[in-house]
Amino acid sequence: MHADPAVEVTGLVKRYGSKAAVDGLDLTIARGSVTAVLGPNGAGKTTTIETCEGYRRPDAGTVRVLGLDPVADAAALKPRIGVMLQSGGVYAGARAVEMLRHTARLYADPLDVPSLVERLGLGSCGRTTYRRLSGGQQQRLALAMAVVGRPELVFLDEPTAGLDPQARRATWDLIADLRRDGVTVVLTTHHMDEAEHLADDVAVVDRGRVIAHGSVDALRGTDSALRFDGPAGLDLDTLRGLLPDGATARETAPGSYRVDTAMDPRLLATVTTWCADAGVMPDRLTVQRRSLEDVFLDLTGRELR
Ligand SMILES: Nc1ncnc2c1ncn2[C@@H]1O[C@H](COP(=O)(O)OP(=O)(O)OP(=O)(O)O)[C@@H](O)[C@H]1O
Repeated sequence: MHADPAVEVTGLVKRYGSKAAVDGLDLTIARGSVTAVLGPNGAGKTTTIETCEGYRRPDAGTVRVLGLDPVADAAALKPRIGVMLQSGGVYAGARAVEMLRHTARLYADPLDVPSLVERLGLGSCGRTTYRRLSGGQQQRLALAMAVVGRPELVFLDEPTAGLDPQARRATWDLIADLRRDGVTVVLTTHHMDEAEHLADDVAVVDRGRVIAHGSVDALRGTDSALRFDGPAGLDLDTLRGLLPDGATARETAPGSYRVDTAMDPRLLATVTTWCADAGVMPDRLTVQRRSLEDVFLDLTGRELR
């Protein structure tokens, strides 16, 4: 494993007019890892990724990708990275597989095009022009173009947005293979399950900054969230008195309750006994380990979407 990071972003600022889309963002990504950049619409994910790709110039801060400046060293960097943009970047009149073959020829040691086409289910669109492909096919082609040159590092902006479950699964498998081959993968997503399934590390971006970064496990912690529904306005103070230090009990919406703690069978019984004493039948009671969704809610007070 390489000691130098694959990506090092320090104090990145990018403004559009008076609005800072990225506002002092710091992010270090280890080589060989899969990192999911997660955040709500407009958080600054795409702007950050496009700056790393050299498509946008920072207004302040520094960006280093494989030790290089993405703008000044673009010629040296481009052959070493793969880029999948959220939209376009492809000549609409070109035939799909021809375009992929052409891209492969630009690299010294490309992947085998027919097997990549097969894996991503693009076999049926060989002679179809890009503009006539479905949205999902265009996306899979863009993914194929990003990886065909065997890059050291790939940036994938929402690689599975709008894909059907089968294509989504094929994309996940391809990303898992890249990771196995030691490729660094940086992807943006709105899907918690995608981040939880694929990523070694998650960087949570909100309002132009990274507000949490770590392994999925570390971010989720060991607490569980116990949820139940009941009558609105229950007095939770007596319940709080029965719970261990550090536990929280909240009414998250009228009639929806949530208890966060390192849950065990005895504590579960404590909660249900408290309900019984209050004459409350808890509805839809569940106990689940905290999800990334919960982590985001706790950090920002807002739902991710
Ligand atoms: N070219 C542009 N001109 C003006 N404003 C822009 C431009 N590109 C992005 N923005 C604004 O910058 C902010 C961050 O956008 P960005 O696309 O980076 O967010 P994002 O986290 O990728 O969002 P999404 O999940 O919706 O793709 C948004 O408020 C967006 O409207």
